[in-house]
Amino acid sequence: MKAHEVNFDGLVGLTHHYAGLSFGNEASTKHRFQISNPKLAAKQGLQKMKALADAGFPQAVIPPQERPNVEVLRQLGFSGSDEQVVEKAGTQVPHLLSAASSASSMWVANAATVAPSADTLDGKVHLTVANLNNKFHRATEAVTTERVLRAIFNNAERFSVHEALPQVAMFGDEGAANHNRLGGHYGDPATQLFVYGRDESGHNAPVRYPARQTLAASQAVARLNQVNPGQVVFAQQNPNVIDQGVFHNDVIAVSNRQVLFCHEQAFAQQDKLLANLADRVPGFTPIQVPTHAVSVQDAVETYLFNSQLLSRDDGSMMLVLPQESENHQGVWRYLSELVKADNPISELKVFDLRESMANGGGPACLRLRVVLTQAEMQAVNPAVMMNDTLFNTLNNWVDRYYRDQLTQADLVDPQLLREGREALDALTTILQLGSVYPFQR
Ligand SMILES: N=C(N)NCCC[C@H](NC(=O)CCC(=O)O)C(=O)O
Repeated sequence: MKAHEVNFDGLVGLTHHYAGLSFGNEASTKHRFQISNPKLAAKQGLQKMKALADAGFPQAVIPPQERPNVEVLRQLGFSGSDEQVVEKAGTQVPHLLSAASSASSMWVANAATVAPSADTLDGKVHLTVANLNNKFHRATEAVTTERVLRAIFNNAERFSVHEALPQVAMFGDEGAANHNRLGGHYGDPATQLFVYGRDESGHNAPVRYPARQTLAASQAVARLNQVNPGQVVFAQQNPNVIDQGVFHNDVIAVSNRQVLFCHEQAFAQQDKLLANLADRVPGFTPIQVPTHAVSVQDAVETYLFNSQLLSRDDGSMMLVLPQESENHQGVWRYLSELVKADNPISELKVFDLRESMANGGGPACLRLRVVLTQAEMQAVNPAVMMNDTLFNTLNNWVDRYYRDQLTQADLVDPQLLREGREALDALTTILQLGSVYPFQR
């Protein structure tokens, strides 16, 4: 069956700020307490969506979550009116208000793991929400993520949305950021490669930074998504690169159709994995970047692999990169040679995503890939599909509600809470989502 890849991008929320919440994500640590610009962040994301939609790549949008998350602050013992809860948390334990205010749901590559209908036993598209339990500020996303995905994929005949795995370390799950799909045309059955950082034995785990994804979680997601067991491969990420700041597999590898573009140090037992994939994937084309051309450190700093690899109808591919990759001489030299060499990647497209990048989120983090047949595409809530009208509406919405400067100290302002709710209320009307946010229920 013919199918297309639709990229669903996360829209940056009104409380986007830099709080150093993600130990193991070096950009997050480095930019802690710097001044952010939520308005610019949202516009940078919208620019990417619009440019890719204009270039003919189907594009949709996923809304931000309600922040600050008053419910979770109440769960932690702060009481009173919503404004008082925020004020008490902000003055007594500012880092908890930061965590409850993080706009981290923008990185929707971590929202869920998706299995296209061509790969599933019941012929439906499956989405399992990620529990993100390695980081407190991210673990609180799952409940609303599920509501939002149900409002977007709101047709039970075509789509099956699963709640997140149990919220314990044993089932740490970070969604599509640790998942690749390799095969021929999008509508053909393909091999799903689940990448984990640690297994139950703890053997060969990273020592400096946490491994967020477990093998047990990946196995559970494959089961929930009803992926044909013959099409599943589990592989361990190289623990040494996790210790160098590669906190998700999509910081060191990206796949599209038959191509796997990755660093030569991306996986544990990489040769064995590539041989296995070569047996399974017709025309398998690994492109491994050697350390002498690009070090792991340069890959982490420039997010060269956190790129989107997008297919054109003629089979050629475009690599969508962050500005940081172009600014780095060695990385750009490598990429300039890559597009001239004999492989499907024929064009580089660069975006300024600096506001998201400073928290460790590149082009690939900002999008969730969903392969859909024509009939499935028609079953998606049409109001989230990007086009000129939606782009203009969302830009005006951002202009109206977003601030152009935010620090941790600003989070305690009760006006921010009110602005956020007013804005999200308007957004649910624009995107026809119904009541997905706690303040609407
Ligand atoms: N690679 C992918 N797919 N996603 C990137 C997620 C970045 C996110 N950063 C943060 O959550 C930083 C928030 C802060 O420090 O304020 C994270 O570490 O989970």
